[in-house]
Amino acid sequence: MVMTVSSGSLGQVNGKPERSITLLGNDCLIRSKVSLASLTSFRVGGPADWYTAPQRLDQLLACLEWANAEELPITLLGGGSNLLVSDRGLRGLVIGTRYLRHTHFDQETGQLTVGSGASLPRLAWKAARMGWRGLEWAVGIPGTVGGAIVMNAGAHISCTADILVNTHILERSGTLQVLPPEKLGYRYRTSNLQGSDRLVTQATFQLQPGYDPEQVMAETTEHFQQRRLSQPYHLPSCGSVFRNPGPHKAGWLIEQTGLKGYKIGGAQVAERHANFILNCGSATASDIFQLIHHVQERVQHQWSCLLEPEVRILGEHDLISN
Ligand SMILES: Cc1cc2nc3c(=O)[nH]c(=O)nc-3n(C[C@H](O)[C@H](O)[C@H](O)COP(=O)(O)OP(=O)(O)OC[C@H]3O[C@@H](n4cnc5c(N)ncnc54)[C@H](O)[C@@H]3O)c2cc1C
Ligand SMILES: NC(=O)C1=CN([C@@H]2O[C@H](COP(=O)(O)OP(=O)(O)OC[C@H]3O[C@@H](n4cnc5c(N)ncnc54)[C@H](OP(=O)(O)O)[C@@H]3O)[C@@H](O)[C@H]2O)C=CC1
Ligand SMILES: C=C(O[C@H]1[C@H](O)[C@@H](CO)O[C@H](OP(=O)(O)OP(=O)(O)OC[C@H]2O[C@@H](n3ccc(=O)[nH]c3=O)[C@H](O)[C@@H]2O)[C@@H]1NC(C)=O)C(=O)O
Repeated sequence: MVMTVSSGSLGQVNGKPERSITLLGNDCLIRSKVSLASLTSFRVGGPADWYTAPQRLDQLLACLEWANAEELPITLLGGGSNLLVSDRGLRGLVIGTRYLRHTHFDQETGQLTVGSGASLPRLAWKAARMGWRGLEWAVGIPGTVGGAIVMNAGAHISCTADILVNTHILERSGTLQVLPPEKLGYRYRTSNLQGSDRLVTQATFQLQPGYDPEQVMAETTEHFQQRRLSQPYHLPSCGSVFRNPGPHKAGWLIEQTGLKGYKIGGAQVAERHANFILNCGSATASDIFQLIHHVQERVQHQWSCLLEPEVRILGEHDLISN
């Protein structure tokens, strides 16, 4: 049984008092009305009713127990680099996983074991500097290891599932399971963890140590430079908005539909890459949501092809008809 204390008002958000709860014995702070815009790469979205970012497993378990006792829905947030959060925010408890960090490179086995909050691009650079192969493709993919496992993040014909040995999954009930990739329903940019309450706490990857660090750094840097040339990194985005449908690429279809540069409010289809939507500074989540639908409609009309969003769309969004 977790004991809770309310520490009272922390200030005002949208005219409503912000509150915090500390789970005694675990030193875990749960805050109310926390803005999610600064926690996502699109830089849009309203507040979470409740937000916490535990650093340890016992704190995580205590948060889950609290959410269960309060019968709250939970949302899992890694680096927030593939999320479109509603302007109205999210109900229930948002659990940020980015402080669940630990890293161990095992020289004997070539295995890398990391907490789910570790930064994927940071690990990729570190592995390259050590002369370990296996993560050269992951530079330039923002976000955490947990997000990459759920999304099956990838680039340059490699993906997370290719190197995953196993992952630790925590159920809402508190049950912890160690699962191999075969149990995660991996396909192109998806897994059966998407949209579930199952939380990735840790992962082990198989890499190949013992290569010339200069060589691995050179290949890693080349991947990074290629991305910088073809993708816009200068403004907030979520990376590719749509999965590639095949046989055509989403970016090609959107460009051929004449939508490059098309704008709704502060959201714009990028000139450099048509499968990126940019927040030009003043976009709301609603602007981005309307633009996603506009692109889908126009591409469907011209090519009879429904583009499926890769970005995870969270919370309530209304379609404004024009
Ligand atoms: C500039 C840019 C470039 C990008 N390039 C690429 C690319 O080349 N290839 C690519 O695949 N993606 C790319 N992306 C998208 C994004 O970086 C990846 O999908 C990334 O792996 C998401 O990780 P995250 O930690 O930010 O996850 P989030 O966006 O926080 O979450 C994504 C999903 O995972 C869930 N989740 C997150 N952490 C956990 C956890 N610990 N346990 C359970 N569920 C969890 C969330 O609930 C959500 O459903 C790009 C994004 C940007 C902004
Ligand atoms: N447009 C958008 O919406 C967003 C774009 N991005 C972009 O996505 C990419 C990933 O972002 P982020 O997650 O911040 O990670 P970064 O790739 O920017 O950096 C992560 C860490 O990797 C190490 N590193 C980076 N470059 C090198 C290098 N050339 N040589 C050696 N080590 C290096 C550094 O670690 P250390 O400090 O330990 O040396 C760095 O702190 C970046 O290009 C970023 O600009 C990120 C978020 C949002
Ligand atoms: C950025 C992401 O992943 C990226 C990943 O970084 C890169 C590099 O490996 O390959 C995928 O992009 P992509 O398929 O658009 O790759 P690109 O090489 O940029 O483009 C593919 C083709 O589309 C054409 N293209 C692209 C953009 C554009 O505006 N117009 C256009 O015609 C290109 O000329 C090329 O012939 C991933 N996207 C998807 C949806 O699979 C992400 O998932 O968020």
